[in-house]
Amino acid sequence: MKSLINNLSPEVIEQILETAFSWFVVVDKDAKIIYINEEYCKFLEVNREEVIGKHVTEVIENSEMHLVMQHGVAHIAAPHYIKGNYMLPNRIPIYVDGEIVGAFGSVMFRDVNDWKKLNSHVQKTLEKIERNMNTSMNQQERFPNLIGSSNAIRKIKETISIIAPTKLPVLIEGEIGSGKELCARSIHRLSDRFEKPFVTIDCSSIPKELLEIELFGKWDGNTLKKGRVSLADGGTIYIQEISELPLTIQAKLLKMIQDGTIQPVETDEEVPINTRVIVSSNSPLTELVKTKQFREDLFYRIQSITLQVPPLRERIEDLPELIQTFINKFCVEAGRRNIKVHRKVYWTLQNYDWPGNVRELQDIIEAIVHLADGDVITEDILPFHLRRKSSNFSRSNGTLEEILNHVEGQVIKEYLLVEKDKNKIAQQLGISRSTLYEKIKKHNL
Ligand SMILES: Nc1ncnc2c1ncn2[C@@H]1O[C@H](COP(=O)(O)OP(=O)(O)OP(=O)(O)O)[C@@H](O)[C@H]1O
Repeated sequence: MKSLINNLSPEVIEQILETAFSWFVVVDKDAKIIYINEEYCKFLEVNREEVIGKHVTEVIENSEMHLVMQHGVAHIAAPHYIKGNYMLPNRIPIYVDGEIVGAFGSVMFRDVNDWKKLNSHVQKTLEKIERNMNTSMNQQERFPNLIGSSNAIRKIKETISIIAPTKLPVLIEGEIGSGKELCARSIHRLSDRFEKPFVTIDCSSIPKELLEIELFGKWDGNTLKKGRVSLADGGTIYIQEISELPLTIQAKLLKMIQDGTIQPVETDEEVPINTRVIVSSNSPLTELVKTKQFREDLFYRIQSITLQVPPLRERIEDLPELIQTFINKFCVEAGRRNIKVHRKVYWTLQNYDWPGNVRELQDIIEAIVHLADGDVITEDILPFHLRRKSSNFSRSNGTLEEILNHVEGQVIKEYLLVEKDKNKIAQQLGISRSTLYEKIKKHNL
């Protein structure tokens, strides 16, 4: 077979030898230098023409190239003390027809700092890989702040784990206080951008005429006043209430996502940017697209990954875990002993419809942790509107049998929320375990 080296012209070969390794030297069978690259000569402070033909040990302090040929054994990453420092060369014997005809040496790490840099780079890369790929990490470890084990929250956590390492834009929809920002922060934390800034902007709280400058910056005389997108360069920008973004600015955002450039106000110059975009909306964007209040092209660009964060009332099974987490947190903050929650309080909280979602729950728990004077939180310290709303078990219409059936389902559901042990529940309700199972099945619980 024709040797592949014939595919390379002498110019190409020379360029490779000059640049492929940091430093490079070739010796013949007598350990005389036949090739050395310019960079190596610069380090050695020698003239290339003058060293060709010299014994390698005369030119390179502490060189062991001649030993490689004597023993026919390669030296891989063997520390070499030279000019007051350690470099890390490879020395490889060259065989032709089974005979050693010379050797070449290449230096990948020129001094200890080079190794250290690479070492810390390798460590960081490994950390990142572990962060993103470590499947042994369970959901609780990956999402220490995003509480909930309902199917909906599990699915969201799964999706976040998959999409976090990408640069794809993400749309997060959900009611106020449902946890959209928390999801956005989790995406950032689990991405390889985690060490870079996570910057937020709430389009509903900034006057429309200032939004463009806030987002993309502005040339002011000779200086560029950076916008939040630039402050998040390398990281993530979280744009809340995207529906409030005027159509003209939506066009600029689309350009940024598509082309990776932004155009600050008062200039035609386009600035490259590497910021991941996550947007949120409290109401479905599809409706706004239909009424032309939201650009269709931007919508299609951001909706390919959409996280739907369900309202708390639709994942009420997460309530006990959330309540316990908030109680622990606020008891620590208030410097008081952990307190328990009376069963009736659970019932009341479970029957409330939570228009303010997890934020409302969190605020209520914070208040009651401060208000409770005993070791148990009882119903009387709950806000009045909550007690009133939740006290209505019955339906306004239906037969007595239907109403009783409904109440039966509610009662069992509430017991199941706070007690895992079915024997205990059956005991407390004064029914057999099998009857309890029948009723659980009947009410689809
Ligand atoms: N699943 C959750 N686990 C723990 N805390 C949560 C959860 N969801 C929301 N919270 C807490 O509730 C509060 C509101 O959450 P967040 O700001 O993420 O909601 P949001 O949907 O972005 O709200 P808004 O639409 O009002 O901006 C925060 O303090 C957050 O920490």
